[in-house]
Amino acid sequence: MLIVGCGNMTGAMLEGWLAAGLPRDKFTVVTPSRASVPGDVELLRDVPEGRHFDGVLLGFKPHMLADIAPTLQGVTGEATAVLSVLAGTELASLRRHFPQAEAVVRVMPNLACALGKSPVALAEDGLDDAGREDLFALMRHLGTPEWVAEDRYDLVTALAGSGPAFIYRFIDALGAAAVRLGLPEDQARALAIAMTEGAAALAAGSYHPPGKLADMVASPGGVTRRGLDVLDEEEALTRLVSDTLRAARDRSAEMAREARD
Ligand SMILES: NC(=O)C1=CN([C@@H]2O[C@H](COP(=O)(O)OP(=O)(O)OC[C@H]3O[C@@H](n4cnc5c(N)ncnc54)[C@H](O)[C@@H]3O)[C@@H](O)[C@H]2O)C=CC1
Ligand SMILES: O=C(O)[C@@H]1CCC=N1
Repeated sequence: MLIVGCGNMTGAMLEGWLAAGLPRDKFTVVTPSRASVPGDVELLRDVPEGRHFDGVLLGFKPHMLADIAPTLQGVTGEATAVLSVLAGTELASLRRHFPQAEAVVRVMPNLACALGKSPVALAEDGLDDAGREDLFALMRHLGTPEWVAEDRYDLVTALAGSGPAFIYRFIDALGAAAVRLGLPEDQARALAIAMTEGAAALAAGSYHPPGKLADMVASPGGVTRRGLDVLDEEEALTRLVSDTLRAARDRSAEMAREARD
Protein backbone atom coordinates (compact mmCIF):
# COMPACT_ATOMS: atom_id res chain seq x y z
CA MET A 1 0.00 0.00 0.00
CA LEU A 2 1.21 3.49 -0.86
CA ILE A 3 0.37 6.03 1.86
CA VAL A 4 0.34 9.52 0.38
CA GLY A 5 0.73 12.12 3.13
CA CYS A 6 1.60 10.61 6.49
CA GLY A 7 0.59 13.03 9.23
CA ASN A 8 -1.39 12.57 12.43
CA MET A 9 -4.15 10.41 10.96
CA THR A 10 -2.49 8.04 8.51
CA GLY A 11 0.55 7.94 10.82
CA ALA A 12 -1.78 6.52 13.51
CA MET A 13 -3.19 4.01 11.01
CA LEU A 14 0.30 2.88 10.06
CA GLU A 15 1.20 2.50 13.74
CA GLY A 16 -1.95 0.43 14.26
CA TRP A 17 -1.24 -1.88 11.33
CA LEU A 18 2.37 -2.42 12.36
CA ALA A 19 1.37 -3.02 16.00
CA ALA A 20 -1.11 -5.63 14.73
CA GLY A 21 1.78 -7.46 13.08
CA LEU A 22 1.40 -6.47 9.43
CA PRO A 23 4.85 -6.56 7.77
CA ARG A 24 6.49 -3.20 7.23
CA ASP A 25 7.34 -4.06 3.60
CA LYS A 26 3.61 -4.00 2.86
CA PHE A 27 3.78 -0.17 3.12
CA THR A 28 5.47 2.69 1.30
CA VAL A 29 5.01 6.29 2.40
CA VAL A 30 5.28 9.44 0.27
CA THR A 31 5.32 12.57 2.36
CA PRO A 32 7.32 15.77 2.00
CA SER A 33 7.67 16.78 5.63
CA ARG A 34 8.61 13.84 7.86
CA ALA A 35 12.15 12.72 8.59
CA SER A 36 10.91 9.28 9.64
CA VAL A 37 7.73 7.24 9.84
CA PRO A 38 6.63 4.48 12.23
CA GLY A 39 8.38 1.14 11.93
CA ASP A 40 11.11 2.31 9.57
CA VAL A 41 8.73 1.86 6.63
CA GLU A 42 10.03 2.86 3.18
CA LEU A 43 9.80 6.66 3.05
CA LEU A 44 9.91 8.60 -0.23
CA ARG A 45 9.80 12.32 -0.93
CA ASP A 46 8.20 11.92 -4.37
CA VAL A 47 5.65 9.58 -5.93
CA PRO A 48 7.64 6.64 -7.36
CA GLU A 49 7.65 5.95 -11.10
CA GLY A 50 7.09 2.54 -12.67
CA ARG A 51 5.43 1.00 -9.61
CA HIS A 52 1.84 -0.07 -9.06
CA PHE A 53 0.08 -0.52 -5.73
CA ASP A 54 -2.98 -2.57 -4.79
CA GLY A 55 -3.93 0.22 -2.42
CA VAL A 56 -3.22 3.96 -2.39
CA LEU A 57 -4.21 5.67 0.87
CA LEU A 58 -4.74 9.43 0.66
CA GLY A 59 -3.76 11.12 3.94
CA PHE A 60 -3.21 14.81 3.13
CA LYS A 61 -5.56 17.75 3.73
CA PRO A 62 -8.79 17.62 1.69
CA HIS A 63 -8.16 20.86 -0.23
CA MET A 64 -4.96 19.36 -1.72
CA LEU A 65 -6.75 16.60 -3.63
CA ALA A 66 -7.00 18.42 -6.98
CA ASP A 67 -3.27 19.22 -6.95
CA ILE A 68 -2.00 15.85 -5.74
CA ALA A 69 -4.33 13.46 -7.64
CA PRO A 70 -2.69 14.06 -11.06
CA THR A 71 0.69 13.07 -9.58
CA LEU A 72 -0.76 9.69 -8.53
CA GLN A 73 -2.11 8.52 -11.88
CA GLY A 74 1.07 6.51 -12.64
CA VAL A 75 0.76 4.44 -9.45
CA THR A 76 -2.99 3.90 -9.72
CA GLY A 77 -3.97 1.13 -12.11
CA GLU A 78 -7.09 -0.91 -12.81
CA ALA A 79 -6.29 -3.18 -9.85
CA THR A 80 -5.82 -0.32 -7.38
CA ALA A 81 -8.22 0.65 -4.61
CA VAL A 82 -7.88 4.32 -3.70
CA LEU A 83 -8.63 4.75 0.00
CA SER A 84 -9.26 8.20 1.41
CA VAL A 85 -9.52 9.56 4.95
CA LEU A 86 -10.13 13.06 3.55
CA ALA A 87 -13.03 14.66 5.44
CA GLY A 88 -15.89 15.90 3.28
CA THR A 89 -14.59 14.25 0.12
CA GLU A 90 -17.29 12.18 -1.55
CA LEU A 91 -16.93 8.95 -3.51
CA ALA A 92 -18.03 10.86 -6.63
CA SER A 93 -15.18 13.36 -6.15
CA LEU A 94 -12.69 10.53 -5.63
CA ARG A 95 -14.04 8.77 -8.74
CA ARG A 96 -13.66 11.96 -10.77
CA HIS A 97 -9.98 12.15 -9.82
CA PHE A 98 -9.31 8.39 -10.18
CA PRO A 99 -11.61 7.14 -12.98
CA GLN A 100 -9.33 4.19 -13.81
CA ALA A 101 -9.05 2.81 -10.27
CA GLU A 102 -10.74 -0.49 -9.49
CA ALA A 103 -12.44 1.08 -6.48
CA VAL A 104 -12.60 4.25 -4.41
CA VAL A 105 -13.19 3.98 -0.68
CA ARG A 106 -13.99 6.50 2.05
CA VAL A 107 -12.48 5.63 5.41
CA MET A 108 -13.30 7.65 8.54
CA PRO A 109 -11.19 6.59 11.52
CA ASN A 110 -9.75 8.56 14.42
CA LEU A 111 -6.37 8.75 16.13
CA ALA A 112 -7.11 5.73 18.35
CA CYS A 113 -6.17 3.62 15.30
CA ALA A 114 -2.69 3.61 16.79
CA LEU A 115 -4.09 1.51 19.66
CA GLY A 116 -6.42 -0.58 17.49
CA LYS A 117 -9.39 1.11 19.18
CA SER A 118 -10.92 3.35 16.54
CA PRO A 119 -14.31 3.15 14.88
CA VAL A 120 -13.67 2.97 11.12
CA ALA A 121 -16.59 4.05 8.95
CA LEU A 122 -16.41 2.68 5.40
CA ALA A 123 -18.16 3.47 2.11
CA GLU A 124 -16.99 2.25 -1.29
CA ASP A 125 -17.59 2.25 -4.99
CA GLY A 126 -16.23 -0.57 -7.13
CA LEU A 127 -15.27 -3.39 -4.75
CA ASP A 128 -16.61 -6.91 -5.24
CA ASP A 129 -17.55 -9.10 -2.28
CA ALA A 130 -14.01 -10.42 -1.84
CA GLY A 131 -12.63 -6.87 -1.99
CA ARG A 132 -15.09 -5.73 0.66
CA GLU A 133 -14.07 -8.61 2.91
CA ASP A 134 -10.37 -7.87 2.44
CA LEU A 135 -10.91 -4.20 3.20
CA PHE A 136 -12.93 -5.00 6.31
CA ALA A 137 -10.21 -7.38 7.55
CA LEU A 138 -7.53 -4.71 6.97
CA MET A 139 -9.52 -2.14 8.93
CA ARG A 140 -10.31 -4.63 11.69
CA HIS A 141 -6.68 -4.23 12.80
CA LEU A 142 -7.46 -0.59 13.61
CA GLY A 143 -10.57 -1.15 15.68
CA THR A 144 -14.21 -1.49 14.73
CA PRO A 145 -14.98 -1.12 11.01
CA GLU A 146 -18.54 -0.47 9.93
CA TRP A 147 -20.18 0.03 6.53
CA VAL A 148 -22.02 3.34 6.42
CA ALA A 149 -24.45 4.73 3.84
CA GLU A 150 -22.69 7.65 2.19
CA ASP A 151 -25.55 10.07 2.86
CA ARG A 152 -24.77 9.67 6.59
CA TYR A 153 -21.07 10.23 6.18
CA ASP A 154 -20.99 13.88 7.30
CA LEU A 155 -22.64 12.99 10.59
CA VAL A 156 -20.46 9.90 11.02
CA THR A 157 -17.39 12.08 10.44
CA ALA A 158 -18.54 14.41 13.24
CA LEU A 159 -19.12 11.49 15.62
CA ALA A 160 -16.38 8.96 14.81
CA GLY A 161 -13.69 11.21 13.31
CA SER A 162 -14.01 14.46 15.28
CA GLY A 163 -15.47 12.80 18.37
CA PRO A 164 -12.18 12.33 20.26
CA ALA A 165 -11.61 16.11 20.20
CA PHE A 166 -15.00 16.64 21.86
CA ILE A 167 -14.21 14.05 24.52
CA TYR A 168 -10.78 15.62 25.13
CA ARG A 169 -12.52 18.97 25.70
CA PHE A 170 -14.78 17.29 28.24
CA ILE A 171 -11.81 15.72 30.03
CA ASP A 172 -10.06 19.08 30.05
CA ALA A 173 -13.18 20.75 31.40
CA LEU A 174 -13.44 18.17 34.21
CA GLY A 175 -9.82 18.79 35.16
CA ALA A 176 -10.12 22.59 34.90
CA ALA A 177 -13.29 22.61 36.98
CA ALA A 178 -11.64 20.48 39.66
CA VAL A 179 -8.70 22.91 39.74
CA ARG A 180 -11.06 25.85 40.15
CA LEU A 181 -12.72 24.04 43.00
CA GLY A 182 -9.43 23.35 44.78
CA LEU A 183 -7.44 20.35 43.41
CA PRO A 184 -3.81 20.70 42.28
CA GLU A 185 -3.59 20.75 38.44
CA ASP A 186 -1.54 17.55 37.98
CA GLN A 187 -3.79 15.60 40.27
CA ALA A 188 -6.96 16.95 38.66
CA ARG A 189 -5.79 15.96 35.17
CA ALA A 190 -4.57 12.51 36.28
CA LEU A 191 -7.84 11.75 38.04
CA ALA A 192 -9.93 13.01 35.09
CA ILE A 193 -8.01 10.87 32.58
CA ALA A 194 -7.96 7.73 34.75
CA MET A 195 -11.67 8.09 35.45
CA THR A 196 -12.48 8.56 31.75
CA GLU A 197 -10.39 5.56 30.70
CA GLY A 198 -12.16 3.30 33.18
CA ALA A 199 -15.61 4.67 32.39
CA ALA A 200 -15.09 4.19 28.62
CA ALA A 201 -13.75 0.65 29.11
CA LEU A 202 -16.71 -0.21 31.28
CA ALA A 203 -19.19 1.25 28.76
CA ALA A 204 -17.49 -0.71 25.94
CA GLY A 205 -17.57 -3.98 27.89
CA SER A 206 -20.95 -3.73 29.58
CA TYR A 207 -24.26 -5.02 28.29
CA HIS A 208 -25.89 -2.02 30.01
CA PRO A 209 -26.31 1.11 27.88
CA PRO A 210 -24.44 4.22 29.14
CA GLY A 211 -27.64 5.79 30.49
CA LYS A 212 -28.21 2.77 32.72
CA LEU A 213 -24.57 2.82 33.85
CA ALA A 214 -25.04 6.49 34.87
CA ASP A 215 -28.04 5.47 36.95
CA MET A 216 -26.00 2.66 38.52
CA VAL A 217 -23.45 5.27 39.68
CA ALA A 218 -26.07 7.64 41.02
CA SER A 219 -27.49 6.63 44.41
CA PRO A 220 -30.97 8.12 44.92
CA GLY A 221 -30.60 11.40 46.79
CA GLY A 222 -26.80 11.06 46.71
CA VAL A 223 -23.76 12.85 45.37
CA THR A 224 -23.86 11.90 41.67
CA ARG A 225 -27.56 12.66 41.23
CA ARG A 226 -26.96 16.24 42.36
CA GLY A 227 -24.32 16.59 39.62
CA LEU A 228 -26.43 14.84 36.95
CA ASP A 229 -29.26 17.25 37.76
CA VAL A 230 -27.05 20.08 36.47
CA LEU A 231 -26.25 18.27 33.19
CA ASP A 232 -29.87 17.18 32.73
CA GLU A 233 -31.60 20.48 33.52
CA GLU A 234 -33.49 21.49 30.39
CA GLU A 235 -31.36 18.86 28.60
CA ALA A 236 -28.38 21.21 28.88
CA LEU A 237 -25.74 18.64 27.90
CA THR A 238 -27.86 17.02 25.17
CA ARG A 239 -28.51 20.41 23.58
CA LEU A 240 -24.84 21.40 23.75
CA VAL A 241 -23.70 18.11 22.21
CA SER A 242 -26.40 18.28 19.50
CA ASP A 243 -25.21 21.78 18.55
CA THR A 244 -21.61 20.51 18.51
CA LEU A 245 -22.33 17.52 16.23
CA ARG A 246 -24.57 19.61 13.99
CA ALA A 247 -21.87 22.25 13.47
CA ALA A 248 -19.22 19.61 12.67
CA ARG A 249 -21.60 17.68 10.38
CA ASP A 250 -22.54 20.85 8.52
CA ARG A 251 -18.88 21.77 8.00
CA SER A 252 -18.27 18.33 6.49
CA ALA A 253 -21.22 18.85 4.12
CA GLU A 254 -19.88 22.29 3.23
CA MET A 255 -16.47 20.82 2.42
CA ALA A 256 -18.16 18.20 0.23
CA ARG A 257 -19.95 20.97 -1.70
CA GLU A 258 -16.68 22.88 -2.13
CA ALA A 259 -14.96 19.73 -3.45
CA ARG A 260 -17.80 19.24 -5.99
CA ASP A 261 -17.44 22.74 -7.48
N1 LIG B 1 -6.54 14.20 12.50
C1 LIG B 1 -7.62 13.42 12.64
O1 LIG B 1 -7.99 13.02 13.76
C2 LIG B 1 -8.38 12.98 11.42
C3 LIG B 1 -8.04 13.43 10.17
N2 LIG B 1 -8.72 12.99 9.06
C4 LIG B 1 -8.31 13.41 7.72
O2 LIG B 1 -6.95 13.06 7.59
C5 LIG B 1 -6.31 13.93 6.67
C6 LIG B 1 -4.99 14.40 7.22
O3 LIG B 1 -5.22 15.04 8.46
P1 LIG B 1 -4.07 15.07 9.54
O4 LIG B 1 -3.33 13.78 9.56
O5 LIG B 1 -4.69 15.55 10.78
O6 LIG B 1 -3.13 16.22 8.92
P2 LIG B 1 -1.54 16.40 9.03
O7 LIG B 1 -1.28 17.83 8.72
O8 LIG B 1 -1.04 15.84 10.32
O9 LIG B 1 -0.98 15.49 7.85
C7 LIG B 1 -1.02 15.86 6.50
C8 LIG B 1 0.17 15.23 5.81
O10 LIG B 1 0.11 15.54 4.42
C9 LIG B 1 1.44 15.70 3.99
N3 LIG B 1 1.51 16.42 2.71
C10 LIG B 1 1.49 17.76 2.51
N4 LIG B 1 1.64 18.01 1.18
C11 LIG B 1 1.77 16.81 0.56
C12 LIG B 1 1.98 16.41 -0.78
N5 LIG B 1 2.08 17.31 -1.77
N6 LIG B 1 2.07 15.10 -1.07
C13 LIG B 1 1.96 14.18 -0.07
N7 LIG B 1 1.77 14.50 1.21
C14 LIG B 1 1.68 15.79 1.53
C15 LIG B 1 2.12 16.43 5.13
O11 LIG B 1 3.52 16.25 5.05
C16 LIG B 1 1.52 15.73 6.33
O12 LIG B 1 2.31 14.63 6.72
C17 LIG B 1 -7.28 15.07 6.39
O13 LIG B 1 -7.80 14.92 5.09
C18 LIG B 1 -8.38 14.90 7.45
O14 LIG B 1 -9.63 15.27 6.96
C19 LIG B 1 -9.75 12.08 9.16
C20 LIG B 1 -10.12 11.61 10.38
C21 LIG B 1 -9.52 12.05 11.62
O1 LIG C 1 -11.22 18.13 11.63
C1 LIG C 1 -11.25 17.54 10.53
O2 LIG C 1 -11.59 18.12 9.49
C2 LIG C 1 -10.89 16.07 10.48
C3 LIG C 1 -12.08 15.23 10.15
C4 LIG C 1 -12.40 14.44 11.37
C5 LIG C 1 -11.31 14.75 12.28
N1 LIG C 1 -10.47 15.59 11.77
